[in-house]
Amino acid sequence: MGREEGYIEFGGTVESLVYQNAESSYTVIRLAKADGEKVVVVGFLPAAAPGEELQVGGRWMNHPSYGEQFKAERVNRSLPTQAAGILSYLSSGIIRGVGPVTAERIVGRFGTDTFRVLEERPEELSSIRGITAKKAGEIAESFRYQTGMRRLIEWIGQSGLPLSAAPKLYRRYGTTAMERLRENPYLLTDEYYGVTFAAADRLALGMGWPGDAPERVEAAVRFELTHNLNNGHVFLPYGKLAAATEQLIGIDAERVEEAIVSLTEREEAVTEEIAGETACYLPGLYEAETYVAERILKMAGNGFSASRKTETLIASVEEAQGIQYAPEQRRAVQKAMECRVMLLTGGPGTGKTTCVRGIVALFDKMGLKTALTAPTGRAAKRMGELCGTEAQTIHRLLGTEYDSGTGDLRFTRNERDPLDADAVIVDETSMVDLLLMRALLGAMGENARLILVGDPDQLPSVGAGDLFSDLIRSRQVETVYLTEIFRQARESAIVMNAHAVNRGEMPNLREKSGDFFFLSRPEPERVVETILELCRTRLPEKMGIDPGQIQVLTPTKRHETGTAALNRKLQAALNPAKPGRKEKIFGEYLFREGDRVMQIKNNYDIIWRKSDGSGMGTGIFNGDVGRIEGIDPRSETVTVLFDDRYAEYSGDMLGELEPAFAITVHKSQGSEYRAVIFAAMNHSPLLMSRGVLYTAITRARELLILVGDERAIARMTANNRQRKRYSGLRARLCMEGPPQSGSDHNN
Ligand SMILES: Nc1ncnc2c1ncn2[C@@H]1O[C@H](COP(=O)(O)OP(=O)(O)OP(=O)(O)O)[C@@H](O)[C@H]1O
Repeated sequence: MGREEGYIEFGGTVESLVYQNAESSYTVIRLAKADGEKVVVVGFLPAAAPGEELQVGGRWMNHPSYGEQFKAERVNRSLPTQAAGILSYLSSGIIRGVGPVTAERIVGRFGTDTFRVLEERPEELSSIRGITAKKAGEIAESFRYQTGMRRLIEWIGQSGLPLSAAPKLYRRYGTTAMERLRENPYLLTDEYYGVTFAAADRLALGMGWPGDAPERVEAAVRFELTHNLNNGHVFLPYGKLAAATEQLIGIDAERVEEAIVSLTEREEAVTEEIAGETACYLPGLYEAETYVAERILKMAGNGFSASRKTETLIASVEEAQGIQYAPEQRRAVQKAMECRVMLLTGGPGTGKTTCVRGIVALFDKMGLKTALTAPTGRAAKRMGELCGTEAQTIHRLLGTEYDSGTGDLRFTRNERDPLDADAVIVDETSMVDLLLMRALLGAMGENARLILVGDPDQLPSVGAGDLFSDLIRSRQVETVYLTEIFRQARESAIVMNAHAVNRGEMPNLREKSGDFFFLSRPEPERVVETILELCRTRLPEKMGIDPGQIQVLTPTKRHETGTAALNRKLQAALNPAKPGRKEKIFGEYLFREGDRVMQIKNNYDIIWRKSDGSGMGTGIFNGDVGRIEGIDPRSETVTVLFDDRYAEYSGDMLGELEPAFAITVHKSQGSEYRAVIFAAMNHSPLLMSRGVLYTAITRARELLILVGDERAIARMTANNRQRKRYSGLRARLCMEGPPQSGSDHNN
């Protein structure tokens, strides 16, 4: 690792602990340097305690409120060697069961030999007044734990790896962590540790591991498989996986083949002929795909017979709703009574929600307990409001908890403890990925019904698979397509233009009234200028739309009209720097109080509190948008208000937040906004797709403004090509009996 400008090292003794975040181990300490100078050091220092001797390497930073602080990038830690230091270390409370009085007795008896006694001859502790044999054992155990953790951190720091990996390794492997890493440093390539493949590989090669070590090749194969989940693939064809691995670590095909074979033999990968490919899966995804296929087929083949009461029931629900169903809606409601699993699809304004309301009422009359759910918080909230009953996110419905041993997320509702629901209705199903559907089906009782509602023309889920489309295209599940656009909806140009785009026709860009506008700005600088003006003055002043209700969307992160550039400009325009408005720099972003921000990954254990003090809970999810309410420079925490929930981010968690004045269309999936402004400019062909334009348009509730180049809109409308996702679900649903070699072709 290079030692860039400003990097220095020095040593000292920990004088006191100013702050420590229990979860992330982000720590602020006061350090007494050898020359007597006292300095403030910040960094990852799990279980730091007074008396400890540190050798730190890093840089001086100037903190806006606290002045100079030393940010430690590397830390060498050693236990104190002098009796006074040992006493202050033990008195700090770091060892469970040892307070200042006991510490004094122990150090009084064993002096500089104390640590050796704690580690090697803990039974001698019981000769001290107040320490029973049992307590001596506990003290030794706690000491061993602390020492192990410290050694691990030291080793991680010396290896140039991020120190934040240490608590995670310790959580998973305890005192054996270092041993395990020495045996196989490629353990670190597990995504959980946040260590890049390249860093782990560098470490291993530096330790003398040969380039063709099976552990290395296997880790590279696993990395490629995992990495490709992020592109939505459920499996990778053998040829592609082998080629990618060969390229990643510069190794020949034979070694890669051996690695795939041994991973398969050890059941750490699954290889199977499906959808015309030799498909390589990670075991979890293989299990999910086969489970979903099996469960869905079983449900699809196990409906209920039509009842004579159906007509009367539907009529009573129509009366209660005060409408008359269109024929296809009637069919949907009827099929919901007869099928164990059903798909309900349609574009905007085709009456999906109206049907769902009817189905809920009907199930109610039939005495069925129904759970309404959606993949995002926003979608669930909207579903609940429109249906007049409680709806929750799938994650909340299934209950999440961390396995403290493995650090993995678990759902508390599963086969052993299924949901107490006779029917589950999912909205925005196009956003549900394969693993989430696996979890949901696993938590549904044998006899429960499932209704999946959505618009398959929206962009597919972020996670792996093309679940909703695969289910529809398999034709193995009863599907009701709603196509009629209702009168009220027909009055909306947003709805009509969305349907036009979906058919591959240009939206009407000439209309100068209504809820859909096009402002022609062929140059990017003018696009930006216009967007700023719309957000700052035109929409708030002329249409009474608060900037907080406007969402700027763009297909891309980069370029002049991408999220990065737009966010900087929108921040300066809508939430400029002001005395008293605190700021914090993190990576490439400057966060400021009042900023609109988005959570960019699922965080299941971040704690939130209701703003009215009525309760608390955990979990802020990918795509949730909030506002920075406070920045505390002392603790380096940032408080964000998400709707009515406050969540606090410690310094190291800020990587989970991004500015959100402007967001990509992909990130906007499942959300709706009062007003949407879409920057329509030419970008890379992958982003210029009909799905992106269609999704952007359908995010707007009252007002949509396209700002940009008409040619870009034409290009997007015409481009119906979708990126292929490797998934075997459709093939599995279509075949009978166990998979056979080359049995089916997807697409
Ligand atoms: N059978 C019906 N008769 C009259 N109006 C209807 C009927 N069904 C739906 N509508 C009306 O059509 C409009 C669109 O319906 P709804 O909100 O159910 O559609 P949707 O498919 O859920 O739309 P979106 O996806 O845009 O939310 C609503 O104003 C609704 O009241």
